[in-house]
Amino acid sequence: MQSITIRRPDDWHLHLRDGAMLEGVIGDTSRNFARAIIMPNLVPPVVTTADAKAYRARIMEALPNGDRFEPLMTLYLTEHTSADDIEEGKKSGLITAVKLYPAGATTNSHSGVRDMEKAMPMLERMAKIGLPLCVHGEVTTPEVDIFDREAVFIETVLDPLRKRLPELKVTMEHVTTADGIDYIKSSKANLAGSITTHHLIINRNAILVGGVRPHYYCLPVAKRENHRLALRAAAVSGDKRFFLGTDSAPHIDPLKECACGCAGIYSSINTMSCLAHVFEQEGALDKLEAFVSLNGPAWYGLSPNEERVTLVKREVPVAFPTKIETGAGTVTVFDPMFPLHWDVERS
Ligand SMILES: NC(=O)N[C@@H](CC(=O)O)C(=O)O
Ligand SMILES: [Zn+2]
Ligand SMILES: [Zn+2]
Repeated sequence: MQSITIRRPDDWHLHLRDGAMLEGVIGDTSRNFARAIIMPNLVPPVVTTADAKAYRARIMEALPNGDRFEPLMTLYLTEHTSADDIEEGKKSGLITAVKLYPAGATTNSHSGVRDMEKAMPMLERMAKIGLPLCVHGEVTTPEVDIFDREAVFIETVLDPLRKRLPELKVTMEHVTTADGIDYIKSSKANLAGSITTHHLIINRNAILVGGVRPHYYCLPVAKRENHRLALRAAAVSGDKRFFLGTDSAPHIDPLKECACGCAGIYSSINTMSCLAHVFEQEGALDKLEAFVSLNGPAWYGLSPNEERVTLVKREVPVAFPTKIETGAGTVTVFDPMFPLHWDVERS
């Protein structure tokens, strides 16, 4: 039987939500990952260090008994965020990164930044104290086509920002285009990118061919096949600037299956099986550990996990549920559209 043992992975971009949803999904992450960067786009968002502290406590409370998991907290950047509070958060060890949502770009982003100029004092402080900025890299300009919003963001927002503040460490989250990959590769320092599991597997056909499939809709939206191939090449390359951020983003089915469905794909439960499949397809199983367990901690200045996990390839496909039941409602699980033979061995 084929198997591979790697350091325990981390997830560098995760939505856990709150309350009953948090309780319903956290076990899928804590079973598979040692740490995760927790997105702050709650309603209301996690804006202050005090908010993050309270949210962290709720996460720890919801953790299944016996699971060891470390939530790495982020702050949601607003135009009114206090630079002193950001610095306090970093000094206390609570805050791992600050998250920039251009206002209106994605789920719960209306309190985000409209005018980058207003965020400059906070960004300057972050550059000074070495705190990374995580970005949802899409413009929200109505004239810009949704498939071009990442490329236009790089050109009109990210590159000017990095030229103005080269010392700021920036994580381009959920990169979905060849443009994003090329931009990261062209940088000499202080830029890295996370890639989701689903963007390595689907292109935009999954959403639109043969009928609208809301469970493949997320933001940034999946692009053309050439972009998916560029993401795959980057993920399996071993290049230290690329690492996993699942962007697992649960929404209950009624909020996905309706006239104006929410963006987000839930993949925490089967991500590792999907990724082993992708890396095997690419003949790069030996690079899986770099992508899921080494490059992320190196970028965030943390040690890789000491614990190991073994993935085994089973004869019979592993049965994952198509939906999970949470106290908040039913959530559909990401369907990679191929059988999953790789399984995480449970000790
Ligand atoms: N990725 C998504 O499609 N949705 C995320 C927000 C985000 O990461 O942009 C969510 O919070 O639901
Ligand atoms: Zn996002
Ligand atoms: Zn996200």
